[in-house]
Amino acid sequence: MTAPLQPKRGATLLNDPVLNKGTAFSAAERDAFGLRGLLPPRVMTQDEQLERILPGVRARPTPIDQYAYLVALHDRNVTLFYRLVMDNLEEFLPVLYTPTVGQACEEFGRIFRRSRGLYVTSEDRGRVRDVLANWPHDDVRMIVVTDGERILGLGDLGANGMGIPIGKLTLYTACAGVSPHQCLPITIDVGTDNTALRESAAYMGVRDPRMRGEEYDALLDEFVEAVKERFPLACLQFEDFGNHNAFTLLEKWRDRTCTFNDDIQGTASVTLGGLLSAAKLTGVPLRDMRLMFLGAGEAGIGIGDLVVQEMIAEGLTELEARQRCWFMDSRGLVVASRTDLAEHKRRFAHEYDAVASLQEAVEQLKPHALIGVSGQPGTFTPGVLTAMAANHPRPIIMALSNPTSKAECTAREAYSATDGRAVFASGSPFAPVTYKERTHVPGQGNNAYIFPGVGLGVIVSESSRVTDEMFAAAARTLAGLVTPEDLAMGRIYPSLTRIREVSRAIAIEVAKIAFDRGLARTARPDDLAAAVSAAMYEPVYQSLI
Ligand SMILES: O=C([O-])CC(=O)C(=O)O
Ligand SMILES: [Mg+2]
Repeated sequence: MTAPLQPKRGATLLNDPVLNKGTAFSAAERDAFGLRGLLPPRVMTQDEQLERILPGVRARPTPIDQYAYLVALHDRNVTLFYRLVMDNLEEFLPVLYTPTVGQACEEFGRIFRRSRGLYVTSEDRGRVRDVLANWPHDDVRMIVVTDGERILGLGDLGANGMGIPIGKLTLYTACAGVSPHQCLPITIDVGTDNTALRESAAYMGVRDPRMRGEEYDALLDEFVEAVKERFPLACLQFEDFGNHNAFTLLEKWRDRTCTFNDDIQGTASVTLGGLLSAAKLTGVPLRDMRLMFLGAGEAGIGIGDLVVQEMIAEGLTELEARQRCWFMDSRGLVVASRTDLAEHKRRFAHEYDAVASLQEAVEQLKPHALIGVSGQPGTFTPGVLTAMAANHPRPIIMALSNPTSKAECTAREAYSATDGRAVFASGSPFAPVTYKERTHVPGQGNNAYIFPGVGLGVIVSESSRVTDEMFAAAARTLAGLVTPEDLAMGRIYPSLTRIREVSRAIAIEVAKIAFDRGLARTARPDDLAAAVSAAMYEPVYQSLI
């Protein structure tokens, strides 16, 4: 037997959140590593630790207090943190992710204790690779990066946006089993145009207005190149960038490195998955649906593009498919005669008269599905919802803006304005609604069903690219896992309790595509499903001796 490769001892070992087991260090480990006396005497199992801790978390008075408690647990014992979260996903996803993560970003300065992730700033031009060199782990496989300009539907939160990459990567581990040490959250802090935040005492970011234009582009180029060099196998996920930069960066890099934009492509995939399973409820296949989007930004256009691809796969021409997708933005219906349209909207601008209000547009165009990606709460008014219900027996209503406070309507509003006929889903969770003695369970149409599995598939295959074909496959896989029982409750997504199974199934399909298309940088395993399972992290303590 060789001696254990475990150099840390005593208090240093207890202070390492990855190695620390707290009271679960065995008697032998306590002897071997100088822990005797440094811990309460009783050796506890992980289950006993959970039993001790859970009531404490649940007793926190508000979700944001629970968030802070869980962050503190993560800071001292990563394994126990993931055990607790993974065993209670439905309960803690809304705390670590939307909606509470939005509040955590807004209050980042108050909650902050121990720093996590990397900050690259406008001051780092010319030395980004030195910043990346400081990261202590070399085998990074999943990076989530934000510049904080459009955090959920909350707008510009500058460096406080770091809560989002941290939250997303927590889901990579909890939902798909990507190892925590392979995950790296990054914030590119180029200042913020949120002046109130910038001038507040608690703000920890760069106190300048946002850097834009050529300087910004040069910093981002340097950043992506430095990532490729330092972490050659990593997948780079762009998250919560402003519209212009999100589209530009995706176009620039999608064919040159392993990257995707979650707000464009992940949201597209989860929405397509929802529409495919909604088709089973309404009896109208996707190719026959007319879709109305409120909001023509990253999410809206991303969904439109993926839906068009899928409609083509179902037999339509590209022109026919585009004609089925209609967009409203803040200035009205997106039509060809408008001269104010950003590039990404033009491919969906149809020959049609100007229409100013959503309700009028719904009355005239009679969409089967109404998709809210506007960040504007309350915009699915009772009038809009009633108009949807007048045209179709089962109108599809998706209020996808996050967090909950930005949803275009609530679940109850959707069910009550449509006499319980709506097929409703939302980006952030809503509790079941009982309307006229029937309980409806809303589905959560959140990209959390997609990105963890896609990332795992990319990691296992060491894919060099993330492709739209992968997101289409992820959507079909997701829809395929929705059960008749889910549909009977009105839910067009599988239960969140099955998210590991969902992520695993998506990972297998994504990896298959990587191998089939020659994108993989590793040998194809004989049993791909087994390889994916074997790659999934389990939060169990490893014996140190
Ligand atoms: O984070 C979420 O819940 C979904 C998402 O990407 C966004 O809203 O920007
Ligand atoms: Mg996002």
